[in-house]
Amino acid sequence: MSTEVYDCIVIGAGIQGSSTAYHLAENKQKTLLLEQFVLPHSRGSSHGQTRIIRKAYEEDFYTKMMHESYELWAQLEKEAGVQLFRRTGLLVMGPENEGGFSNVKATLQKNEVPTVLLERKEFSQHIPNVNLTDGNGALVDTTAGVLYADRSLRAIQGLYQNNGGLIKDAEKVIDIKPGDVVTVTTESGAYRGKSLVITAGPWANTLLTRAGLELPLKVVKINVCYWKEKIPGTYSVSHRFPCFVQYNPKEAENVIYGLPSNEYPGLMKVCYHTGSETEPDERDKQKDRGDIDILSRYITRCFPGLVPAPAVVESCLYTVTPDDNFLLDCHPNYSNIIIGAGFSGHGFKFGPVVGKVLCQLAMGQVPSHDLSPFCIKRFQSHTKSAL
Ligand SMILES: Cc1cc2nc3c(=O)[nH]c(=O)nc-3n(C[C@H](O)[C@H](O)[C@H](O)COP(=O)(O)OP(=O)(O)OC[C@H]3O[C@@H](n4cnc5c(N)ncnc54)[C@H](O)[C@@H]3O)c2cc1C
Ligand SMILES: O=C(O)[C@@H]1CCCCN1
Repeated sequence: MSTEVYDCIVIGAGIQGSSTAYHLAENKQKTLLLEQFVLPHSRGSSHGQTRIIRKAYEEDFYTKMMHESYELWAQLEKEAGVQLFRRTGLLVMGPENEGGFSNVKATLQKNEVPTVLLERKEFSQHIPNVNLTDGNGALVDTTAGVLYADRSLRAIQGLYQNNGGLIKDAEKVIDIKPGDVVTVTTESGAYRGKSLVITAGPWANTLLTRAGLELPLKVVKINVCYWKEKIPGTYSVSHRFPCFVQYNPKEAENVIYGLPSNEYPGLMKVCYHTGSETEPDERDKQKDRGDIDILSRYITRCFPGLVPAPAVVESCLYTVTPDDNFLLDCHPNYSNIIIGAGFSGHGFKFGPVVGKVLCQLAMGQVPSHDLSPFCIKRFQSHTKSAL
């Protein structure tokens, strides 16, 4: 084992670990970022071309965090000199006076987010080729858009390295020994750090059991479906078609969402926000396509300009908590072990701000956002701690 002691070791080079490492290096912390696979890879949650960024949330605390996240994304774009964000707006649809739609509307108004409310009679003039369901309301969060995911990850890792940060990929962590100085063992070496951040995505529990903790996290596989436009360009980013979220679709219990055709011209991404449980190392053994049936029926009814059978299906994993809120906290027994997990299929847009607060926790500082919605103890009855 090297005698070197890092200020911080970060496990997992997805968006959350890479952003945390970036903030640590910016704060002059000697940092080591360990990744089990050769980078870049497509096995976790952060790969792929695009993600939605939005302020439209049901909960106030997310909308508030997004104010800062937008600023940090803009700063990253400037520093890296590449486009990471494209503004498109986000169309939100759902039953007018209930549930998700009315909660989002209230949060946007309360937080003075620039929003356009669409009346039914003017809907098709603003959003052609979409059938608004009877009884549904519609609004547009005009701040929203698309993040270029793979490109963002590469940019953040590059900036981290430019700030003196070290990445070691193809180094799977197999053991963690807590202490004032934490020892992390990989398949090819051992490293020591004054603090440790665990941002292991779908593998969080596999690793946390090494630090005596098991959290109520469920890993699900999402079929990332792209649907062909009958007339190319109908729903394209260049025709100013927005991203969308549909609450309470008739076909399903959970949200359906989509992004305008962009990364694969002529293909629009539309996905279901629920998948079937899987082992992260056996993702493609999970072949459930129930979500695709739901999407086909929804598309037939509401997006008549798409062919209702997916042209391309990619895969991605969610790591879901019981309440769909993130876990951002210190280990209950070791204050120098920090955990960022359970991003529940909506964490990418928060990457820079999650990285900032995890960095603050690792440096023993008071985090600049209220992290009480994200604490471990809300799951006390489900949490197994062996230490
Ligand atoms: C289909 C899909 C659509 C989504 N859409 C959106 C969206 O529109 N907007 C949005 O904001 N978010 C979205 N998300 C969610 C977002 O992408 C995730 O919340 C985010 O990528 C989680 O990042 P992470 O760093 O926690 O996990 P990961 O990206 O999985 O990173 C964890 C890393 O840890 C590594 N690791 C694990 N164990 C070890 C070990 N033992 N040793 C070393 N390394 C290890 C893994 O290999 C991996 O690289 C979506 C996710 C999916 C799957
Ligand atoms: O985070 C997002 O914005 C997307 C769309 C909504 C469901 C979760 N994933």
